[in-house]
Amino acid sequence: MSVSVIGAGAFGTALAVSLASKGQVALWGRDTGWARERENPRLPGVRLPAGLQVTARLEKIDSETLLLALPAQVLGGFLTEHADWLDGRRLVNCAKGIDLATLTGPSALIAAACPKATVAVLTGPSFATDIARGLPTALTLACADPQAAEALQTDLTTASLRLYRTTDVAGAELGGALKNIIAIAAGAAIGAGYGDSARASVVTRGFAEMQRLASALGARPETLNGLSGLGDLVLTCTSEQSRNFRYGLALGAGRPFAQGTTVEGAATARAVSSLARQKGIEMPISDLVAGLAEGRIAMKHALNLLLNRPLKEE
Ligand SMILES: NC(=O)C1=CN([C@@H]2O[C@H](COP(=O)(O)OP(=O)(O)OC[C@H]3O[C@@H](n4cnc5c(N)ncnc54)[C@H](O)[C@@H]3O)[C@@H](O)[C@H]2O)C=CC1
Ligand SMILES: O=C(CO)COP(=O)(O)O
Repeated sequence: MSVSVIGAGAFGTALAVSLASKGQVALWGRDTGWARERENPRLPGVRLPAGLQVTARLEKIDSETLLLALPAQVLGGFLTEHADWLDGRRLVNCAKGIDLATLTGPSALIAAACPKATVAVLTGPSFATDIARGLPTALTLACADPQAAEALQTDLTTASLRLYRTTDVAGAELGGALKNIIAIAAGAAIGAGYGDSARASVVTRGFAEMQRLASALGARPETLNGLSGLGDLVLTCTSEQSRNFRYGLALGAGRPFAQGTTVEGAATARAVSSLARQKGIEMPISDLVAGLAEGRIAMKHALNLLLNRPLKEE
């Protein structure tokens, strides 16, 4: 098998289902008891195709290309444990977040742990269920090495999954990580009953924050305007399929939210708040989301914190 997927959550499983339309694919997960039923409970209603083998044994996987589809905050631990086994391969990060422990993105974590690996990023607007059902989806494949980018683009494109490529790894990865924070804020605005106009302001000013931080971290501006930035921001701030948006809805409405759900934007907001302070960049929406997620700020004070800031040029 030339491609395998590491991480059998909703996204890893969906990518494996899509790739299995082109050939044999292995999917590694730490809990794979569900695979006997050929259906992942995180992707209800999606039958696993025959060409997809699920395994809990990493040593059974020998692919040159691995898609790493683990949540951003657990990736560091996984890399530490398995760096020797991973190193030297083509490693494609599929997580959307910033590591709280190091304040770096997943691709930098991978490069540090696996210096001989070719590191890439697969990101963009895509709900796992849409990909698994074969609905048309466009993503960004980023790799600093243009030849490797082209090879991965070809290998990972399927009949319903169209990949665009870029060499701007930082830009592509930051777009996917930062939009989750803004999706929480957009959800909170709707959950609190502030209305669609307020949401549009949050999305637009949130996009300005994303661009400010991404530029300071070396991203190209045009990358943020593409699928991995604006594209994913639009999707995640407008759909209740998004867990980040739903978490924001619950925060805004003062409702509890299901424990154990992967909500990357909460930890990423905390990481971004620290990063922005280090860089001297204003990121009021991200700071607010960090405060809400940590319980430092109550929702009833959130609006005043944004509206009472000094007036400024757009
Ligand atoms: N679900 C979606 O629609 C999309 C998800 N993503 C990204 O993919 C990443 C993964 O998200 P999902 O698959 O949706 O999450 P998920 O919550 O469905 O699955 C997470 C998986 O990680 C596994 N896991 C947790 N800790 C682990 C550890 N220490 N070692 C090994 N495995 C561990 C869990 O067993 C579970 O299978 C996130 O960064 C997310 O932003 C990206 C695009 C779409
Ligand atoms: O990244 C995603 C869509 O592109 C999935 O969003 P959530 O993690 O908010 O569900």
